[in-house]
Amino acid sequence: MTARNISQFWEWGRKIICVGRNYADHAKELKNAIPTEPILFLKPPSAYVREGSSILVPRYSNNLHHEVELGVVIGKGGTAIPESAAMEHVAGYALCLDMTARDVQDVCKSKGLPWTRAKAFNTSCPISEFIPKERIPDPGNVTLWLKVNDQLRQNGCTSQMIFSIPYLISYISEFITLEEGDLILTGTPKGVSAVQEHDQLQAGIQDVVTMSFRVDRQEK
Ligand SMILES: O=C([O-])CC(=O)C(=O)O
Ligand SMILES: [Mg+2]
Repeated sequence: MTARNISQFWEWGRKIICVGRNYADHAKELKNAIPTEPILFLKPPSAYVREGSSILVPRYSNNLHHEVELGVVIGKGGTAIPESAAMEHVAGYALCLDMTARDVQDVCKSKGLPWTRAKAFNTSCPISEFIPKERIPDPGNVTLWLKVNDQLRQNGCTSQMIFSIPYLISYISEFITLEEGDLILTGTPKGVSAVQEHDQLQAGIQDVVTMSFRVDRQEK
């Protein structure tokens, strides 16, 4: 077996665990209640898309939204990880987009159904390069931004998260064993909006990383 490198974690087929409504200003803009416990959902590893490939609007959606998020890459697995030890399990970070078919999610929400078709489709998880832990010494205080065709749409700070990264690692690992190469998407700040075919998205974590993606429509 060839040695695996965490800097290519997206090739490992590991879990993508997403946190919803972790910023009060985003919960409010979609008229959702502020959660008192983390809201979680999953994306499959087939959702990953890397720079150079396009984000595809699913055939069944006419309202695809961007959500810029800080991703936490697990470096050491564990079950029931105490909050005090949580950061020892982090290998690094990635800038991520939680692409969301908002029209499909709205229908799911109104029927009380899971969000899988709205959140887990192919290319629903664009990611940056791997960012080693040392390059973000305080992940609880970094700025995330996103532009659509050079217009700033999202600009938030991870200090606004309702549930901190250590708390999330501890909470999730209580009932889902975390493995090396898993990714946790920590939720999006306000400013989510629709993207169209041919749009150019650019996103960044302050001066640490930037990434660009083009939007295309899934072919008929
Ligand atoms: O779809 C939503 O609004 C929930 C979510 O993923 C987030 O808050 O990041
Ligand atoms: Mg999200």
